[in-house]
Amino acid sequence: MLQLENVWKSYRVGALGSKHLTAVRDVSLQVAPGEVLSVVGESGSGKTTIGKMVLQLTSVTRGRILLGGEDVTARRHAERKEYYRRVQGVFQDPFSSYNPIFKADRVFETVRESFRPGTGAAQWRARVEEVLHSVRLDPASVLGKYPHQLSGGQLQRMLIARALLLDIEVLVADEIISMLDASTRIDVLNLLGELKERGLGVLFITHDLSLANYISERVVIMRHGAVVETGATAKVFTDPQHPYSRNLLSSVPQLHRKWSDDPVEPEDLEPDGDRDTPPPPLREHAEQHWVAAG
Ligand SMILES: Nc1ncnc2c1ncn2[C@@H]1O[C@H](COP(=O)(O)OP(=O)(O)OP(=O)(O)O)[C@@H](O)[C@H]1O
Repeated sequence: MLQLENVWKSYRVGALGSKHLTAVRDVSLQVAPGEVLSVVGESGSGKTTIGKMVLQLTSVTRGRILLGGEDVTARRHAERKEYYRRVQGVFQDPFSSYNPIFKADRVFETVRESFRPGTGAAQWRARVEEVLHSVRLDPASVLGKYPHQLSGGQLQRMLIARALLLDIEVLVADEIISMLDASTRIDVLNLLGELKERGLGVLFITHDLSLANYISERVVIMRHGAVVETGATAKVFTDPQHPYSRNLLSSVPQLHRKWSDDPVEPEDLEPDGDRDTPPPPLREHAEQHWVAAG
């Protein structure tokens, strides 16, 4: 189980870091084994920062992150390696994770060098082929190729395979399908569904509500760095209580709806207030459904 407890993040900004920007405000969430938790919200709401803190790519300003009940908030460098055996991330742009001058399967070799140096070449190759099959890739058609010879969907699935080589417990998936075409998207999404059935916990960061609805049992909706609504996806999406959630949901264009007949009219929302004050507490609206008060 991955847990965030009252996590805050402030970035230093301005000349010489003289000011700060509070990107994440008092966020608590959990990702259980075999569960996809979606974190949704507009651009700048703090979703990626949460993923980065979980992956220890940026520090936590206040609060705690726990994995399996153990506080992992500020791992020292030596301890991080052990952490990355258990938690890995995949990001939006698969191309940026590959060096174009190396064959794409070098991403697997770097895992062996860092985490399994004692594994022999033949044994490693067999393991790589096994995880490639598990992400529905034919090893013969991807191994030995350069990144430009592979599609975005293949590259993204190879990165998921790379994470799986370590038998991880938690995958942070940050907008991993937004750069893929529609048919490849559903393929990668279905793959996440299979992985969760096998016990992987997935923190699924997206601004696409339909993807969140498709893949996750629980959802967290963020605005201005704080959680405004959370709970069972079915409840939050069918009965949104916060004006921001309602706006987000009504802004999803439907196939049968035309702008010319029925344009979406968003509700007026409060402007961004003081980000340094604690956000309103979450109140239970119904079973498995919480909404920020005020
Ligand atoms: N390294 C950084 N230094 C300073 N400010 C940052 C840094 N990274 C992010 N921010 C700011 O923190 C806020 C939250 O950013 P974040 O990337 O977490 O949002 P997001 O919800 O993931 O947005 P998007 O959907 O556009 O990726 C934004 O105002 C952003 O400008």
